[in-house]
Amino acid sequence: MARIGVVGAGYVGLTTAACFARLGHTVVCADVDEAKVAALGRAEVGAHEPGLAELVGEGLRDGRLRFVLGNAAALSDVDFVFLCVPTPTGPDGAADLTAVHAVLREARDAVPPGCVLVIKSTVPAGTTERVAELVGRSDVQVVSNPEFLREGHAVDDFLRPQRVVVGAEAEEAARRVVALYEGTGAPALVTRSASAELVKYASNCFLAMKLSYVNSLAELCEQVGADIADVTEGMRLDDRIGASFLEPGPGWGGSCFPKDTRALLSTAEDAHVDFPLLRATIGTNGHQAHRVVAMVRDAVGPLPLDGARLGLLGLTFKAGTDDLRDSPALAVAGLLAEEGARLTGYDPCVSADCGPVRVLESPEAVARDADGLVVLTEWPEFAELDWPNLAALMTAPVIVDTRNLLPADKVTEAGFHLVSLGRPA
Ligand SMILES: NC(=O)c1ccc[n+]([C@@H]2O[C@H](COP(=O)([O-])OP(=O)(O)OC[C@H]3O[C@@H](n4cnc5c(N)ncnc54)[C@H](O)[C@@H]3O)[C@@H](O)[C@H]2O)c1
Ligand SMILES: O=c1ccn([C@@H]2O[C@H](COP(=O)(O)OP(=O)(O)O[C@H]3O[C@H](CO)[C@@H](O)[C@H](O)[C@H]3O)[C@@H](O)[C@H]2O)c(=O)[nH]1
Repeated sequence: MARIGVVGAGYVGLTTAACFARLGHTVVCADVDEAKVAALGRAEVGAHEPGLAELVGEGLRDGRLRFVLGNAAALSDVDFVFLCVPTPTGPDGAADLTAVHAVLREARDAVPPGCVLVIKSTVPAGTTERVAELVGRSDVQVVSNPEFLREGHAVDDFLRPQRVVVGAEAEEAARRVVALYEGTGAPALVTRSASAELVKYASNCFLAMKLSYVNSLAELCEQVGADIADVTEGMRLDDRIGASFLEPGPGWGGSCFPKDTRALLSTAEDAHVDFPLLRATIGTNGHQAHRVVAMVRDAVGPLPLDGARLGLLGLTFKAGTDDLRDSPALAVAGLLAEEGARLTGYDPCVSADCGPVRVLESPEAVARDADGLVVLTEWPEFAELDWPNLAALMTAPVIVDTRNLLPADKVTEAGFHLVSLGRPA
């Protein structure tokens, strides 16, 4: 079993640390956020991730996992260091590698001979090879090992991944990293580091492209009398297309797709490769929030949006997470507020007000005296609401379902005017 340092205790770093401890390794997880490190030492996990708090508690009790403030302890007396720090969008759209570079500068003088530095943060093709030169130690290898976990499924995705991808110029170092995942049973792919880095962007951008395609199809369905649910069901039956990532919505969001699509486009531009498909993928997504606002405007009309009281159901970027980063729900809220709408919202994982949205404690509180409701996140509980009761609380029972989640028959029976995406009027 190996000694592993993990730098960054966010969604990826904390999952990596807790899961490697579960797989039997000894892990030191470092972060610069003092409050976070203190809470993790008490097994208090801020993020809403099924199973993660339990694994952290187990690792702490067994002595295989500890949390430290500052990176020094994660960089000494370890065989591997996993870099799991943020790579946000920089001012020009490219990934901002400031945190990665900062950790590598610390690591350069601190890690023991034979240590493997593993870049798990999402970084542009070519980064690993370039930073290996920056580290400049012949006794230390730098390897790319992108992470594919989904928020809300982080533990499961880490312990049972569909693939482990490791990219390195030195194959022996790559094989050592692959061996760390032995307990997962996942197939491993070893490539050059630039290829591994690109697998990550290629996968996220492909999924985003699929979603933009479906969102445009939904818009087309509304114009030609087709139903997007039937169209995607027909598509799903074709193995070559695949069954997932075909649900239309208010646009794709979260901490990864928006920044990774922009970063890949920036990489392509730097490499003088025209990538119109990716530009269109991003552009189509930018259009979705405006499209939702137009649907809301039509649904509540003749009442103007200026002054309308609207209740938003769902604020996170998808169900199953408390993450609000780049949430399409908040993009829609921002545009509605610009038009003068007064917004309340309910989300099972959000309790603090978000920008223009006053967050209330229940769907009923949001429906009370509302001129319309908008479903923005596909929390399953929204499909089970007491529709007659909600209708009675509102000034007019109008609902726009941007996730096509609601049982149309029950909702309309309760007297609602229901508008869904991609459904004939
Ligand atoms: N969130 C996901 O679902 C996901 C999935 C796959 C890959 N990724 C990639 O993984 C990376 C991390 O993403 P995340 O969502 O876990 O980020 P996050 O914001 O949840 O966590 C990052 C953590 O790193 C810490 N940190 C920042 N600078 C540091 C430094 N210099 N030293 C030590 N700690 C530092 C922060 O305090 C924070 O706790 C990104 O490149 C992201 O694209 C994320
Ligand atoms: O049929 C679908 C599926 C997803 N979405 C939306 O697409 C976005 C992204 O969803 P998802 O991929 O589940 O979220 P993430 O947790 O951000 O995971 C993605 O981004 C991670 C960070 O890079 C990767 O590791 C994962 O493999 C990749 O799925 C969200 O806004 C979803 O609501 C839809 O609108 N319709």
